[in-house]
Amino acid sequence: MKILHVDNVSIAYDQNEVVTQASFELDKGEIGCLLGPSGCGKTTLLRAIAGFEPITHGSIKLVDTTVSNVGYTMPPEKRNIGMVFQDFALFPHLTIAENIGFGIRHLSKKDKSERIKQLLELINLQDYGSRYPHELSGGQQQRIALARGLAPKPDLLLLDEPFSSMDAELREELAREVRSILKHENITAVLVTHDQNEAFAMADSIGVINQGKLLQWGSGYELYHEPESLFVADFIGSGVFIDGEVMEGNVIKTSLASLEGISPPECKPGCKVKVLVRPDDIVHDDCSPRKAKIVSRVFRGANNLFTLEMEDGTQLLSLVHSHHNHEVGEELGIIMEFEHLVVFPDKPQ
Ligand SMILES: Nc1ncnc2c1ncn2[C@@H]1O[C@H](COP(=O)(O)OP(=O)(O)OP(=O)(O)O)[C@@H](O)[C@H]1O
Repeated sequence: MKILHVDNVSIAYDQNEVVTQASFELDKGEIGCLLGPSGCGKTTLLRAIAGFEPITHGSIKLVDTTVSNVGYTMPPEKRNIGMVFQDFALFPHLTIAENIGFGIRHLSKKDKSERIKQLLELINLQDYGSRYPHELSGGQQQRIALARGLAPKPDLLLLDEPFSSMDAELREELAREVRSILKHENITAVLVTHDQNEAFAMADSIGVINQGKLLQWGSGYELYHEPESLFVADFIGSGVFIDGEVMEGNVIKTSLASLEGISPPECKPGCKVKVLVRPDDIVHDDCSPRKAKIVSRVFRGANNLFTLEMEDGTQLLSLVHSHHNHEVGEELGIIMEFEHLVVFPDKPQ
């Protein structure tokens, strides 16, 4: 069952269009994410879904009701939507239990306290109901904000950069935890973030936005392995582009090798193309006759990310298990393992 339909939505501030014809849908219980660089329009789209911004094109439907179209914006309080913000926005003078119960004041005392107890257990803070927000850590406060958003059982939960004030490690841990809480409650949610690790840790589907355009909507795997544009290929994960030329028979000639793969339909033999090379396409193998010089190394715990230089000056990245302790300046044996090629025409998109 579809819960959210965002259909060709455009949004403008004073004639200045900041979101252009964005479309995506979410099923019941699906977690979607709007991911993109600062200023790309993701918060504006989230605010339009919440009902804080009117739209200038298209429509937004929540369950079976059109909540926004051109000339009509159902007010936020009429939409059954919960929100969690980056600054938590907990009420400092209310206890944790009172904060969680704020949106369900209409329930009977018994139902309300049962729901609060259930949510405190769900976020694993069962003993904190009588405390005040300032007595809790940032991560605990954010879990309370989540419980408050979930309390009225909204059709849709919107999360705007909910972990941005936390350090990277806690952010990913909390993202995983919040995902399992949302899945437990079977809540449909939209997360806004500029952090792809957070998006990968939490979302089922991710939409990459740049300059107001939703360029691609798909799973983390699809965005990483099957990017449809240079921007998405560059923005998601790391990698380099190498120059290539399309040959007959699905072959692309590059300075590294002649590679087999499908080129975009508009790229006929003779066309210049860019081929994406991910760090996991370049595999370390001491026995390989192909060598590359290590020009830099970033230690990443389980792996090292090496920047390698080939004889002709082409630079590549390679992710190598960190027990292979090679130093900058050494020659590293490599083999190329492309599962499938990602190729773009060599022209600005
Ligand atoms: N109230 C407003 N009035 C006019 N322009 C605005 C307003 N809010 C945002 N903008 C502009 O709209 C564009 C999109 O902003 P938005 O906040 O949606 O981006 P964002 O992707 O969420 O960025 P960030 O990650 O930095 O929050 C930006 O160019 C911004 O300057």
